[in-house]
Amino acid sequence: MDGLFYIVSGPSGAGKSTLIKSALDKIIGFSFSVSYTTREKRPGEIDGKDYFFIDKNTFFKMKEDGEFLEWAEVHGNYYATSKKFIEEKLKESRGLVLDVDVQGALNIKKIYKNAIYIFILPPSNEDLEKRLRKRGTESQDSLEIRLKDAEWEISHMKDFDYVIVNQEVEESTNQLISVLVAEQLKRERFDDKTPFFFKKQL
Ligand SMILES: Nc1nc2c(ncn2[C@@H]2O[C@H](COP(=O)(O)OP(=O)(O)O)[C@@H](O)[C@H]2O)c(=O)[nH]1
Ligand SMILES: Nc1ncnc2c1ncn2[C@@H]1O[C@H](COP(=O)(O)OP(=O)(O)O)[C@@H](O)[C@H]1O
Repeated sequence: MDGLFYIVSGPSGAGKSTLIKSALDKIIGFSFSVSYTTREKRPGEIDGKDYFFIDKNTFFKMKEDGEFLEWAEVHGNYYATSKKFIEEKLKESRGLVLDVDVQGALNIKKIYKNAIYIFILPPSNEDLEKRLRKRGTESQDSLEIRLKDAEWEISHMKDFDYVIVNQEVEESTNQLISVLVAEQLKRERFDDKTPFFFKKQL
């Protein structure tokens, strides 16, 4: 049986990468879906682990060749999810977690109706701005684009199955783990792994 597909979305700076990394470090059997992007690599990021960093020509060639499940221009850079990567990973893991912008999540929802959609919400606009500034990865322009995009993104929170308000990293990580694991248990309750006596009672 293929693994479950979890789509984690929300505004830039809400804490998606932080919470996904921290949750996946603590549980086994889940993998991270590595996207393709044309944006510059940030210090500390690893090609093939955080993203596959490619140039625009390669991106558009792959797009023309139909290699992407979805793609989007987000805050001025291009991002895409590879069909092949997703299909292979879903076969080999219990769960695959994708970090995607809100338009991407809504597009994926049209295709993967059984995926689990999780929205990461910052506690307030002020916190969002503070976190983006503190991360120190954005110019003033790119920070303003992200804050402006956040309004539209938050207006789509209702389209998600779960909303995690990222007040405090440890608590939000635990909430994310709870969602990942609870959905897994729900899915696996009639699996061959379920002990026989238990299945009989059900
Ligand atoms: N549509 C789409 N968005 C993606 C994909 N991968 C990452 N993103 C989103 O692109 C946005 C920008 O990501 P990033 O450059 O890492 O910047 P950050 O959001 O400021 O950390 C985020 O909202 C990501 O969720 C993808 O494969 N497809
Ligand atoms: N709960 C939190 N409290 C304070 N800072 C946070 C919290 N979660 C994340 N951060 C910080 O906010 C910044 C944005 O988080 P990040 O995970 O990069 O967001 P996203 O992936 O959604 O763009 C990072 O510098 C991160 O360390």
